[in-house]
Amino acid sequence: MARSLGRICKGFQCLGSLSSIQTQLRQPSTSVSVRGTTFVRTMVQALPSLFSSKPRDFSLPNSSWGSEMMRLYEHYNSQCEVETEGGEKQEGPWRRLPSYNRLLKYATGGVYLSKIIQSKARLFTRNIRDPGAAFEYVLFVNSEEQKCACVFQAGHLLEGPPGHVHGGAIATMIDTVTGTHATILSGPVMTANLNINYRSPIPLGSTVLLESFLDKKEGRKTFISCKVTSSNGSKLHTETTALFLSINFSHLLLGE
Ligand SMILES: CCCCCCCC/C=C\CCCCCCCC(=O)SCCNC(=O)CCNC(=O)[C@H](O)C(C)(C)COP(=O)(O)OP(=O)(O)OC[C@H]1O[C@@H](n2cnc3c(N)ncnc32)[C@H](O)[C@@H]1OP(=O)(O)O
Repeated sequence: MARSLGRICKGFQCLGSLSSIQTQLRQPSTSVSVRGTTFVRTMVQALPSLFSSKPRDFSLPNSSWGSEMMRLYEHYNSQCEVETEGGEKQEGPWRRLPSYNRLLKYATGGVYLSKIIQSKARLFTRNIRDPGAAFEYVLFVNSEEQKCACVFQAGHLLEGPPGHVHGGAIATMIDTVTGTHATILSGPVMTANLNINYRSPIPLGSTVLLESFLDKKEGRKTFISCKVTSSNGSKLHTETTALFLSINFSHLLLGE
């Protein structure tokens, strides 16, 4: 127990360094777009060094991914690295995020925090072994435009109305995408409000696109909106507004 607590404290120091990076980037001399870009790049580059082990990255293609899932994955992935006219490779506008599992559960500290609260804890969206059975998704972030895109293929275990995706499963994905986006923009947050309008049902097994946008930041509040469309963008499935509040880690440990 004492050792676990020590590890948690160490982990928090690591995560604390993420907030100091963020604070540094909040200096008035840095412009908004440059600040956002640099923070995400620094965060994504810094995260692997925080991992105590190399867990599977669930956001890479697997054999269950259908053609639409692959097509959209390739669409965004090809914009993560672009070629200049001189034939040189350079960073593109989009960045693929490794799976949420790697970001939170296996981040030093995060994994111990999870274990001390509930030893059998598993990340909700990444805990089904059968590939393709439930949530298959990959997230991309565009720091310049302060938006995120998520390609989501809904497996057969997510049924709600016959042949269609459960509204709670859709809400889970919206919370995941907007929550990840808010975390990138503001550091540790919790969802305070999620307001979803369901416009048309999502067929089970289909691939949809979730796009989230920063509406505004006010003190501890980060307001994000999100829409879910069919993979070719022709059909609107849901529209959402969400509010995230920045928290201290003690809020999770002590419920305060
Ligand atoms: C976390 C570790 C991160 C580690 C980093 C590693 C990288 C991670 C990468 C990737 C992340 C992936 C992300 C996944 C996504 C999942 C996220 C979830 O599903 S979270 C679970 C569901 N949410 C809850 O269970 C919250 C329960 N609620 C609470 O705990 C509190 O109510 C909380 C924290 C939300 C607010 O409590 P207060 O005490 O801090 O704040 P008060 O004083 O109540 O409110 C502050 C202001 O906000 C407004 N406010 C509060 N709640 C509101 C609401 N529901 N609607 C509108 N305004 C609200 C208030 O009116 C007040 O506004 P005025 O300052 O007066 O202007």
